[in-house]
This record gives sequence, structure tokens and C-alpha cells, in this order.
Amino acid sequence: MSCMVKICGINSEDAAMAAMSAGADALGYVFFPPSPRHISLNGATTLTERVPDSILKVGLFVEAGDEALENAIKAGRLDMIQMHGKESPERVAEVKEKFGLRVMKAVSVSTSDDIDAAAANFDGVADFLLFDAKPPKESILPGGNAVSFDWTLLTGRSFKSNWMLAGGLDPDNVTDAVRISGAPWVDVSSGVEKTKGVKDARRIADFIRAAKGY
Ligand SMILES: O=C(O)c1ccccc1N[C@@H]1O[C@H](COP(=O)(O)O)[C@@H](O)[C@H]1O
Repeated sequence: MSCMVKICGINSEDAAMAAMSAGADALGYVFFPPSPRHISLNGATTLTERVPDSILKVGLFVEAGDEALENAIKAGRLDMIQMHGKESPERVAEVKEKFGLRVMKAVSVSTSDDIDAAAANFDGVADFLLFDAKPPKESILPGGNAVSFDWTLLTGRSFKSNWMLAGGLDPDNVTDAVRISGAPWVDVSSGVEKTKGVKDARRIADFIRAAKGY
């Protein structure tokens, strides 16, 4: 078992270095001010200078407008836009066309109907689908809540778009998550932190080792 890994919520040089030296395939920058992982445009510019082109730089946005996208794309030299709000299929297609970048659409999952709806609306429209758990009612964040969903909902499913599994993954459960779901990619934030918004180098390394089956 081996899969590709995105470490999300990278907001310090230590975190970026820990992820890259452990073998991360993609880094995520959160451009959503309410998040404890939020990174400024200047912060993204500084970090990106240390990231080789071989590592995918993904900007996470929640219902962002064109100007915010444009500024962050330039600052972080982004390769992919992660849309983690209630964006429509039309908006996904528009952003792809306007900015010429890959787009990943996050989908909140609690039942198989949610996966069917995502497939109907976004499969083949977004370059990547990102299956994440539905946020708890009290959360102000649409993701990054350390909540998982039933991975068997994805067992045996295939999509035209590439896809990632997210939500409550950590070094202890990612092996099972990949085996059960068949995910080609995993995405993690909370599960590799020591405190909210602060990444833990050891947990990042353990997570990547487990996901890739080293
Ligand atoms: O990480 C955040 O703060 C965040 C904020 C707003 C939307 C999404 C966010 N994170 C994404 O949520 C999933 C699951 O994260 P976790 O591992 O359960 O903490 C992941 O795709 C993050 O990129």
C-alpha cells in the first residue's frame, strides 16, 4: 500500500521542512482567516521560496472571490486551488478556466448520498475530489475539524477525477483508512499537530511513513 500525501495547514518554515523531508507530495496553505492555520500572503511567499517545483503547492479557500485567489496564487506560486466551501460546479469550472490551475473540490460526507451527489456534480469538473467529513454543527470551520467519516462508503468507488481522502486522519488510522477506502491520496491537518495550528514534525513523519507503507 502506498499513496500520495498532502500535509495541509503549513504555516511555518519548520512545518514545511518537516513535511518535505518526510516525503510529502503536496503542501497546503490555508487562506481562510478564521482558521488557526491561516497564512498571510507574505508568509506564503516566504515559505514558497523553499519549496521545490516537484512538490505541489495547494491553496485552500472558502468561497473566495477572484481578487483573493489571484493574490494568493501569485504569493504562493500555487499549483492547485482547494475549494472548501459551498462553491457550485459552475464556479469550479470558472476558476479552472480563469486561472489555468488545477482545482480540487471538497465535499462533506456523512452518507453514500453525499458521495453520489459529489460524483453527479463535480466528477470530471474538478481535477480532484476531496472527501472530508461533515463539520460538527458548532464548528466555525468547514474542514480541519479532526472528524472522520465511514471510509467503507468509498470502498470500490471509482471516479473520473483524481481524489483525496481527508477528515480526522492521523498516524494511527491512516493505514486502515487507505486500505478500506482505496484512496490514491490522503490529506491531513489536525492529526499531525501538537496544538491547534502548530505542526508536529514527528507526527508528520509517522503519518507519511504509514500512508506510504514504508
Ligand atoms: O485546516 C483548516 O483549518 C481548514 C479550514 C477550512 C476548511 C478546511 C480546512 N482544512 C481541511 O480539512 C480537511 C480535514 O482536516 P483534518 O485533518 O480533519 O484537520 C483537510 O482537507 C484540510 O485540508
